[in-house]
Amino acid sequence: MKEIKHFINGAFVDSASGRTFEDINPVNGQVIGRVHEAGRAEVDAAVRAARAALKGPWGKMTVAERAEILHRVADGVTARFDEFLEAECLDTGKPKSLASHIDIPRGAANFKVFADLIKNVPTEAFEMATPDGAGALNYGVRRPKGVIGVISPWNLPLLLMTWKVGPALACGNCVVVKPSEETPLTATLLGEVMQAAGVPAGVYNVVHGFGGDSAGAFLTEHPDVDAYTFTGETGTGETIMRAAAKGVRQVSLELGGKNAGIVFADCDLDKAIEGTLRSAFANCGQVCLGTERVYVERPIFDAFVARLKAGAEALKIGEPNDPEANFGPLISHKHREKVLSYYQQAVDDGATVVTGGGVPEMPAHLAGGAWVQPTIWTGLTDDSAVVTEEIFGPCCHIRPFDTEAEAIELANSLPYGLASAIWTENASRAHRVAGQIEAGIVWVNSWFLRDLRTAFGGAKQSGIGREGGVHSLEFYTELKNICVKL
Ligand SMILES: NC(=O)c1ccc[n+]([C@@H]2O[C@H](COP(=O)([O-])OP(=O)(O)OC[C@H]3O[C@@H](n4cnc5c(N)ncnc54)[C@H](O)[C@@H]3O)[C@@H](O)[C@H]2O)c1
Ligand SMILES: O=C/C=C/C=C(\O)C(=O)O
Repeated sequence: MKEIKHFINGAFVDSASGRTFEDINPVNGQVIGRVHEAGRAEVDAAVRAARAALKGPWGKMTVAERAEILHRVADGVTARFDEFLEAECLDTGKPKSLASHIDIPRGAANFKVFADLIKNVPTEAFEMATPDGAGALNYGVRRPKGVIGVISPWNLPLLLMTWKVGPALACGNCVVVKPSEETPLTATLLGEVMQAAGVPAGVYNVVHGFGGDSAGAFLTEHPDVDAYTFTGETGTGETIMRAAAKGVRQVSLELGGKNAGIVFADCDLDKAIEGTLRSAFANCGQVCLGTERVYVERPIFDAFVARLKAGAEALKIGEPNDPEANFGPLISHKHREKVLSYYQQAVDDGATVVTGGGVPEMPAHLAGGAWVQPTIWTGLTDDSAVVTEEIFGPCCHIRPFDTEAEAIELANSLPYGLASAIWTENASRAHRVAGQIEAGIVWVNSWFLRDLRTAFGGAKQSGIGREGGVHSLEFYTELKNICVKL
């Protein structure tokens, strides 16, 4: 049985309390390992180690030296690709075919992209006139923000954690990471890679545990953390923001969504079906950017529903090692209860269940897993909780629309504003509609197509701030203006 420890000040350590919790494999419900649960003592040790590393070797390194080390971290992830893949799939149950294309390569890319970026950012300068005619010169310098608390979710564990740790370290900060209690493995493995790459002790720390009244809360309440970057549910974001208010600490929040897909009759239907299938069902629907509301222009509504149904029914449910499988389990039985409660709610609200709606029959060795069927509904009213609340499962509701204005209004009707996907071959319409969608990210004729230099984040209740490219620098550095009177 694996024992999963904290990584503090360059060493793997137990919890002083001896408290542990189980890491469960969602494929079969079996225990993968025992995870040490951090108390305030371990969180405090991690924060102190981070502060010391900031004042010590990491803070004194040149940008070029830091960037070189981060490249070695990326290479270290790639060199141990199979171990990261195994660990990520054990924790999440997701198909290896998916994690080997998305999670693990992005885990490496998140270090490379920001290591390169940091070497190439210009600083701003303003010359100004002064009454004595001599003038003055203003210029900006960026300094690390300090010790960053990183709190990450379970759906894309390595990808989402490194998406924050990569730029934070590139900018010269030190981090204390609190990965999701559901997925402790890859953050821990990354500690070994950091060490081998020459990242000084204390720069990257990992504390394990839960959210409220556990490692998550202890980290957000710790007075010596300078800023928090969080990805997770909107409600948790509110709690973290409240904790960060004490001491006026900055937050970057990437939160939930209830994303709309808008499919116009002039779309390329093959592409729209393929993209909507991915956006609704990839990672068993557990992607913050996923589409749970699909609005389809009436002339193609029936054809679209029939083809999406066929696509959903052709998904191959299976365990990570099954090379044919492209659909895994949900993260846990607890999450399955939540998803199934919405499946029941849909029926209670009078939905037509186009496909799915329950739990699939699985072979005996997988019967203990958190499996659920990909599900499509039609016929719900716009105020059904199934249509307004984030389910975070493999499901979507499809509703017809008649005009462009109606589609935009429907897409914008909720308090969330993370992402949207528009399907049309009419270029003017694509730009016109995309410009009016209230979301941080709009894809046209694609979904989850990511250029890491672009701004990433949510509008409305889907988040605060943007990360990605130079936008990450805004959060992970303090911009100081120096004014020199000539
Ligand atoms: N916008 C984005 O980029 C993005 C990306 C991925 C996931 N998400 C969202 O994440 C959610 C799914 O992830 P989840 O269920 O792990 O989210 P969650 O909010 O339950 O947990 C996320 C992390 O926060 C910690 N946490 C929980 N309560 C806490 C507290 N009181 N104080 C400090 N930390 C606390 C958890 O332990 C975990 O590490 C969905 O809502 C999804 O939309 C958003
Ligand atoms: O589940 C949410 C996916 C988020 C993706 C990213 O943060 C990214 O691609 O950088």
